[in-house]
Amino acid sequence: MADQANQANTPGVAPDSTPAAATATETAPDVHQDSNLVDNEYEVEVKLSDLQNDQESPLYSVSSFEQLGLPKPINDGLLAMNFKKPSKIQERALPLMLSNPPRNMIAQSQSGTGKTAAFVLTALSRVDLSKPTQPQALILAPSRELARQIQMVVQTIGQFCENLIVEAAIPGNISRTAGVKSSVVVGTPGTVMDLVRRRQFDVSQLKLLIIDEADNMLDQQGMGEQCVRVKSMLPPTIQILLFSATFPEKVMQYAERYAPNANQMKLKQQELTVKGISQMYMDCPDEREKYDILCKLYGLMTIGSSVIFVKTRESATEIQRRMEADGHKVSALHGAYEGANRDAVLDDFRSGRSKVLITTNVLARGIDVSSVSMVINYDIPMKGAGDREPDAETYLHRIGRTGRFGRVGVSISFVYDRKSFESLAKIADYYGIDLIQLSPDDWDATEKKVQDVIKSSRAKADYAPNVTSG
Ligand SMILES: Nc1ncnc2c1ncn2[C@@H]1O[C@H](COP(=O)(O)OP(=O)(O)OP(=O)(O)O)[C@@H](O)[C@H]1O
Repeated sequence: MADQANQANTPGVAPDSTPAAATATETAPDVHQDSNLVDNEYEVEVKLSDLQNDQESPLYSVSSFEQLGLPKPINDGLLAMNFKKPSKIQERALPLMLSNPPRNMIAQSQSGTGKTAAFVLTALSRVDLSKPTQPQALILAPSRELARQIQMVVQTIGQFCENLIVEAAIPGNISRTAGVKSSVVVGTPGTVMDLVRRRQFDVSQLKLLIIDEADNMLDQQGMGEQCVRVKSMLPPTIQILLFSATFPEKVMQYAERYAPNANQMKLKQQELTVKGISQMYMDCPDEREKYDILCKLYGLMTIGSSVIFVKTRESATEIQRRMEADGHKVSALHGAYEGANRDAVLDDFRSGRSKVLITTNVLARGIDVSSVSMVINYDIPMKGAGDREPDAETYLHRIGRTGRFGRVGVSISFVYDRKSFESLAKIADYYGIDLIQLSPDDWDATEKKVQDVIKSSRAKADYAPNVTSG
């Protein structure tokens, strides 16, 4: 029902508009690239400093990392990563998180704006490395991939912190006979709970509990119960830090009880979208044609790295099979794969050995691969029984896999019937964004719209008329 998408005046849819020595198999995330100059496929170089001087940008700050008074080895780690200036969340949240007596924190900041470094710097500042094998900071994340990625960030920023040991408490990583012997532990809640119950993980000296993607983690429909149980096993005085790009009101109330008396940094609904991401939608005639349109898109353009989000594991596998049969080189990752396999697929994608990743919501949050210039919502994210309502949070996290730390990127959401179209329109309305329409009947125009963004510099990052943050 392409016509529906063409009807004018629909709100939001404008007609055109392991221990510290990382194991050898682990690939470092994209954290230590030259952060000041960004290369994309077309070698357009743009200075990050322009954005960091723009008060409207979430990357804006008035101070330097030195002014934040971090210990020298940590500052040396930041220098090695070429982090020149803190982003807004880093500059504002760090002094609050590091002050004494320690206070809880609930912190919200747009995708790709450096929340990980903000909480990692806090963890590194608080651990006492004269007791390197005594767990002192616990970081929880919703997926093994995100836990591994955070582990690598701790190791990279902490590379000059003598004796630092960082372990990942994820399925299959810590044997039943070994204990957790590290200063910082990064894990998924189920595995952490098992390790504590089996007395492999001594939590008695933990000073800090950090929950990344906290709205998702505390959601009672998801891992909420596990997170409550983990907290009940920890010292009652522990400092709790909750981070996410999204905190829907319902979960926020819950978060405030989980982390009592917390300092808070919140964003308004219309500040949540990242300006550098041009949000588009593809008006498909019917569901069957979505696949051909996807292949056409890939056949036409050189895109760099991209992620295709689908609803089910089965459709991820099926699209992978068909795209491969049609001569495209793609990878797929979802929860049905066993751990080591998942690690290898993501490592290949990070290193650029594979350029197209088909996945489910398992990778919607947190994954940081700076070369991703396009995200496809092959299926619009939905939630609730019978997929009755659009999932605006997941939409935001999915598209946030591109446009990281001031880079530009494109998201294309596929719609094909009234339900998918109205769901996308509701999401656009919720965030106050105008989506740019793409048509499968005019591939020249489609190609131009996408390429104009991917090739554009940061200066043109407001190609999509997104609402700016205040
Ligand atoms: N101060 C800085 N200067 C330069 N680059 C930075 C800085 N802080 C973070 N980065 C880089 O920005 C990228 C995005 O950071 P990060 O993954 O922490 O985002 P995030 O806010 O956690 O996003 P998400 O909500 O998607 O999880 C990373 O590649 C990180 O290395």
